[in-house]
Amino acid sequence: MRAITDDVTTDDRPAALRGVCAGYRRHPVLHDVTAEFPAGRRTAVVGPNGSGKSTLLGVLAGVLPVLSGTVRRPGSAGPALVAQRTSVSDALPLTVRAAVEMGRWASTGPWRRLSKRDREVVADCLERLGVADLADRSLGALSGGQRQRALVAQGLAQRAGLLLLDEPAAGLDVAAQRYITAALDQERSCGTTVVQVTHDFAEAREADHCLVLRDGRLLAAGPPGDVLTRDVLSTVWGGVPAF
Ligand SMILES: Nc1ncnc2c1ncn2[C@@H]1O[C@H](COP(=O)(O)OP(=O)(O)OP(=O)(O)O)[C@@H](O)[C@H]1O
Repeated sequence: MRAITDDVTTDDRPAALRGVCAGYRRHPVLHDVTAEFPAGRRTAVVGPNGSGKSTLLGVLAGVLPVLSGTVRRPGSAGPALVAQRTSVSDALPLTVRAAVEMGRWASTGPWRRLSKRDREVVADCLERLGVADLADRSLGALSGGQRQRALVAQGLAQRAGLLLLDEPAAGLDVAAQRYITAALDQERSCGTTVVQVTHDFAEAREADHCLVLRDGRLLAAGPPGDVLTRDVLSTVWGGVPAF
């Protein structure tokens, strides 16, 4: 897949999509999506399976080209994208430390020798996600939850102004979820714009801003308390139990 260059603007305004249509070969997924991602805040993207959440994240990350519309990203550095752990092969011959060090490539360039500062950033990210003691283990040999924490550590190591995460806490135990929530809160308090896809309404309610997707269209956007109403939940998910 090619990175988008021609239809992207980067400046200091919040990340945004304007009239974006995007998808895969002969399979349009996002239809005329216009949305903003408030700077220095956490945005939750929710919606049923197949509604286009990961596609939206891919467009924002620049790994998926738009068919029409524009993407605006803040700053000149690229965003950090933390994919779902299932998208990483078990056979990848990488230690946890090497995987997190790759996060520094965004600023050093690939295969460059890491500076002392880079190594400090890597050590800090391993520590914050509670995977420092796993640093010399192979990424493919970790449990799903351990691997997910390592991938989030890799995302943090990029020190990007825009951090995108696809279901970072899905299927994790409470301790692993807390590591991730604490790390994301810390990022937000440092001014990072965080965008996370989630199926967890409680997690979405903790965000500052929420987007609801249905069938590739933006159905609602705003503060989670205003957006995740009973009406929206029953329209989108066909009536979910009270929570
Ligand atoms: N690589 C791909 N090639 C072709 N179609 C794809 C590809 N990835 C996703 N799709 C299709 O795009 C649509 C939206 O998928 P997407 O993964 O964005 O949804 P999602 O909301 O993230 O779903 P989920 O909650 O199940 O993760 C689906 O119909 C899916 O089958």
